[in-house]
Amino acid sequence: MTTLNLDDFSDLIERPDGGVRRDAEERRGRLGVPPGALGRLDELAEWLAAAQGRVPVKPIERPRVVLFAADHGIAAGGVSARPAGGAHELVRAVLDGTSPVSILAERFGAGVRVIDAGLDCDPQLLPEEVVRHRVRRGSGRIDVEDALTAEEAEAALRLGIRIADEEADSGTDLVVLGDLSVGGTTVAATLVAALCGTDASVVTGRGGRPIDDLAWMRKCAAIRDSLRRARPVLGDQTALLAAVGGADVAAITGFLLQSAVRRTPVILDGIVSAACGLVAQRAAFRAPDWWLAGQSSGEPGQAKALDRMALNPVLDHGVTVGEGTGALLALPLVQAAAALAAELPETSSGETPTDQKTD
Ligand SMILES: O=C(O)c1ccc[n+]([C@@H]2O[C@H](COP(=O)([O-])O)[C@@H](O)[C@H]2O)c1
Ligand SMILES: Cc1cc2nc[nH]c2cc1C
Repeated sequence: MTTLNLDDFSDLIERPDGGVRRDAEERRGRLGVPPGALGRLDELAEWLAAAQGRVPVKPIERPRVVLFAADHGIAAGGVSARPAGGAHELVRAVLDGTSPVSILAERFGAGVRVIDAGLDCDPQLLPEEVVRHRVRRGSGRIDVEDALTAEEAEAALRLGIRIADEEADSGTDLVVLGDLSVGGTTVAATLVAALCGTDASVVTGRGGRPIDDLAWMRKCAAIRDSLRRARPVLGDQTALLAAVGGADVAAITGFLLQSAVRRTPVILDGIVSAACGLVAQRAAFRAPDWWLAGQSSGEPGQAKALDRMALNPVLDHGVTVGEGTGALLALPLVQAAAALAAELPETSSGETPTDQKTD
């Protein structure tokens, strides 16, 4: 198999259709509802129309929650409030329908797909369709060793690419992206700091289950040490993902790049998907045009990454549970925006109803 060069994505990813966006804006001007009266819903609808290449925009019919799961070796360094190697329990709760994302996805009519990229558990504990994608069991402690070998990083990128193709081929018209892990926020913060050139303290947050001050200091030190290991490989995204990433983040990066190739719009969740977005943006600067930031989670590294990609979160609700929940919260708003843009009638003359003569 030939080696994967992420820079090739730069030519493969096109811009969403600017002409279509202008047509969508013009159509919006002909609707009876006054300009501005739908607030940011207009932006959402016009972004979606451009991604679809269609005016009027097509209502979202087949949204899908796609979650990548892994355990991170760095969790052994006491940087998470969850036990190292415990991410399979989060996956179990999603599959059992008892986690926030499952409850909301059911309510919103979105399917949920979980992909084990690198959990650290006996594969027998989870269904075959989840574990069959696993690239390796767990990952290295990124403060002292590589997370993955170069071959594993490439395999994880290819996994994400394959899943993006499967979703596009099966007619998914919007992806709600998320991650399930223990230790993932330390890895994501390291990637954000490395790519934004900031210090560990700027990106170190409290993670999933909030950590105490002592654990925060350990996390900050782990990110500082990992950053030293990241710097020499900053110019090579695959090497960077191998050094300080993990199978889930590499798969998400591949997924984001290939979804952009396939013109599938994606709603990003928290710091992990934002960090992967930054890596993908390095390879293909146009890729973020295909994404929407669902929610500001309050993790400092997420804000930094979104700012770099010029993405403005739809919601700001401080939801830090991950597993795609913040992204999923934005789905009804995107659906509302699309439904209004598609179904509100145009006025015949382009006048607003208040301008129309009544006699
Ligand atoms: O969305 C966020 O920004 C966010 C902030 C804190 C934690 N999380 C979730 O929490 C998990 C990892 O937390 P941690 O503290 O073990 O690094 C992983 O499943 C993340 O999706 C997510
Ligand atoms: C307005 C807008 C601009 C964007 N640029 C990238 N993603 C985007 C999403 C929206 C909604």
